[in-house]
Amino acid sequence: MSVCDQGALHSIEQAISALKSTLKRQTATQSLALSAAHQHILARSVYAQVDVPQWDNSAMDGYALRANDLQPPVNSLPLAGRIAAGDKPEQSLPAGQCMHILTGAPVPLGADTVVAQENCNISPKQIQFNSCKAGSNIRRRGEEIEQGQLLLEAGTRLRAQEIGLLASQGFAEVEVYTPLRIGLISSGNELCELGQPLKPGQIYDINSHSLSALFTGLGFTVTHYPKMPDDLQHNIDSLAQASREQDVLISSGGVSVGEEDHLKNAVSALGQLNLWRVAIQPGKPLAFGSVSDTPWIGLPGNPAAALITALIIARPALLHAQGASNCDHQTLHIPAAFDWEKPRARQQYLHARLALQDNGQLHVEIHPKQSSAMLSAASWADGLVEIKPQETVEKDDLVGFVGYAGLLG
Ligand SMILES: Nc1nc2c(c(=O)[nH]1)N[C@H]1C(S)=C(S)[C@@H](COP(=O)(O)OP(=O)(O)OC[C@H]3O[C@@H](n4cnc5c(N)ncnc54)[C@H](O)[C@@H]3O)O[C@H]1N2
Ligand code: MOO
Repeated sequence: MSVCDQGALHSIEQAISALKSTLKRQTATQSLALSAAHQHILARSVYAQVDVPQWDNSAMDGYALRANDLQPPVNSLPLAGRIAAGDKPEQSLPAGQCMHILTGAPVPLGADTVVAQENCNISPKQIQFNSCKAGSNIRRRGEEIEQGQLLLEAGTRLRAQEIGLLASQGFAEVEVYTPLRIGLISSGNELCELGQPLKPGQIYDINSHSLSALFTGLGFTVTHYPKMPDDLQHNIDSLAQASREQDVLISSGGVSVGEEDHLKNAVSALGQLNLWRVAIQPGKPLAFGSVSDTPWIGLPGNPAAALITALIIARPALLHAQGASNCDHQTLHIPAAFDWEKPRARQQYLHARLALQDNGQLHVEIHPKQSSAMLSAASWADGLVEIKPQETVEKDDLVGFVGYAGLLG
């Protein structure tokens, strides 16, 4: 039986793995200003240029001293001066004295302790210490990062924290993989562009916009193509043109079994269909293959099915093709606030939300409307509950929960 026969439903894992093989890994790289590199994937590992911190410095506003100088009954020291952040790290602490020091300022040579000013009685020339813990409140040179160490590995996605880490090393530019160009095409005679009045029988095109937001947010370069009417030749012409201009084509709609679902035939005419129909609900009719040499992913038309298959199946494969080393979503195991009594043949993805129980523990609720045609439940949700094929759930059982924050970020 061929992979595209009606009978075969592929597992989600098979679909992701086959889609990874269909998508070519990006090899092109570019040097980007750090300010433009958010969500890009590092093309080369980056090593630390400098120690962080570069010198011992104070973690508190307070007074630097030698702990040994405070031997009972001595509990105060004369004040020798003041050091602020930005001062040169070359001052020395005179014997038997203390210096006022501000957070981030270099610890003067000889000092081994900083006492926070809240623990001091302060007068202009003499500081009395109410407590002192030897060695405290000093951030040591290189304690976070040592020059030469691996800072970030090739394949890392640059989130806000990685951008900050690169900034801590003074990198103004980074080498990243050039974002894959994704061409988005919606299919269906019924679709109407936003801003136009709806004619009888028309609905607004949702998927172009939800998918564009999703893939742009993941760092890809997205281009919208005009909608494809339900006509084989039109589908062939649109796909052929888009395939010459993009690295990956993603369509929505037209992949089911209806006589107006022409996309699979159009793809077969131009290239090949690699896989059709996955054991996922919503989203069973998902298909992919290639148009000439350009990979094509055919998401189902129902808006929640398009979004969920894009997140669960297309996302990991596309991030892998983009060069990312960590592409899998994280599944948490949280007690269910619901029963799922009827086992299903397909793996379920249910719009879900975390909530606090009366005992203060988290549990996960599902929305009462899970239709693949409805997006409001996805907007209500902060993630998806994952239920394996043939599984049932009783209230308080642990169920898989995949947060939108991890999927979209
Ligand atoms: N006889 C069968 N019929 C259907 C099956 C099946 O197995 N046998 N599968 C159903 C499932 S499951 C899904 S999901 C849908 C997917 O069908 P298509 O991918 O062919 O999508 P369309 O038929 O073109 O559209 C489905 C639905 O979604 C609306 N739509 C499409 N594109 C958009 C868009 N860009 N924005 C907003 N809404 C869109 C469209 O109007 C339809 O209502 O097939 C089932 N049928
Ligand atoms: O896959 Mo469909 O999304 O179940 O309606």
